[in-house]
Amino acid sequence: MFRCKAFHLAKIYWFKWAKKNITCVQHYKTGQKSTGGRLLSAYQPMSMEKERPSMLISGIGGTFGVLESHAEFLKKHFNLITMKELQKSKELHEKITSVFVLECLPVIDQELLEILPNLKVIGNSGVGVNHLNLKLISSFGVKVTNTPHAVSDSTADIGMALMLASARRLVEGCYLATSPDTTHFAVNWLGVEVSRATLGIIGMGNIGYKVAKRAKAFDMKILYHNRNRRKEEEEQEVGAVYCKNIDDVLRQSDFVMLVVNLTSETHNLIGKRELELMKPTATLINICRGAVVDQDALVEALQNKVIKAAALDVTYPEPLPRDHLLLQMKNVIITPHIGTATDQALRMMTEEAVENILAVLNNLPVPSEVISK
Ligand SMILES: O=C(O)[C@H](O)CO
Repeated sequence: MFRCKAFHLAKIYWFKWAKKNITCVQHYKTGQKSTGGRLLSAYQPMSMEKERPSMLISGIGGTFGVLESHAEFLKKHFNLITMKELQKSKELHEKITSVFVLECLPVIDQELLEILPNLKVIGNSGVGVNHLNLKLISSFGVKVTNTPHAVSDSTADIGMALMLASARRLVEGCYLATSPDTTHFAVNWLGVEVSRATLGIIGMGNIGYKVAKRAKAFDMKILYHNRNRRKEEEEQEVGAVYCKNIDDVLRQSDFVMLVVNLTSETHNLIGKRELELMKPTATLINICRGAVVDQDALVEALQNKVIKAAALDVTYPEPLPRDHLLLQMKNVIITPHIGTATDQALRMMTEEAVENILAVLNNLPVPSEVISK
């Protein structure tokens, strides 16, 4: 009770301070200008008189591992240091106060934490943090932040795209249309409609809820399971029915979409038993993490027609070995973890990560801190 009140007072004080000290900010999504918005610093280049804080940056490809345009944005606020530069110069170790981690790269280990004595925050650009050892990181007094808002639209879109593509056999159709053999062209070609079908969403966080909003527009019946039930008005807004027991979602759905965080509780959440509960006409769609599904059990279920199809943006490992059975099945669609692979999402993820990191470095309330349990 006391902690709640204290937090509330701190929030009021912070907003008062922000209103007085920040003249103009731009909302990271709408571009709208306002005074004292939620995301304060993302658009505020640090004053050039001050030395920019040094940030270790780690991603894939390019000089900084992120797109040039995003690196340019980061450079407005930070002095960027690459892993290679860090390895070459011991002097840099003391300077680094933050690390920017691109999506799910497993780059933070004990050795790295030990050589960065002034590290305060690891800003993950992406929502999933299963690649970070939260307990180890917090034992070094370092905070972890993520970007749950920036990723939700693009990932929900991929969920819908996979569901529609699987239902209407888009990938098979594409091969057929481009094949030199035209004799099979659209003969015996039947898909299923998603309209009025039942979609079961497992994991109703930001992304799951955005999926539900989209599915509502397709007149789908929506069931969901989540650790915490959503508010009644939120359920009503998308017409989603809560199932306390995950088995009820599995039994009744035509499409089951997985949108949970990968934790020790959700590892292999969908195994042989769960697949056997699903309808033989059902499709499993996974847009969260590969390890949420027991992949051997999935292969078996698809081979034995226990379920009809699978559409996966994530697998375990990524990419799958080229001879993996999942890659050879006609009733499986696989995309290479592209839930957040849009220019807009990456830009917003970078901005949201910067916002979090600057908040930690300036001792301000952190918009999206990940607390290790
Ligand atoms: O976690 C996320 O945000 C995406 O899956 C990218 O890794």
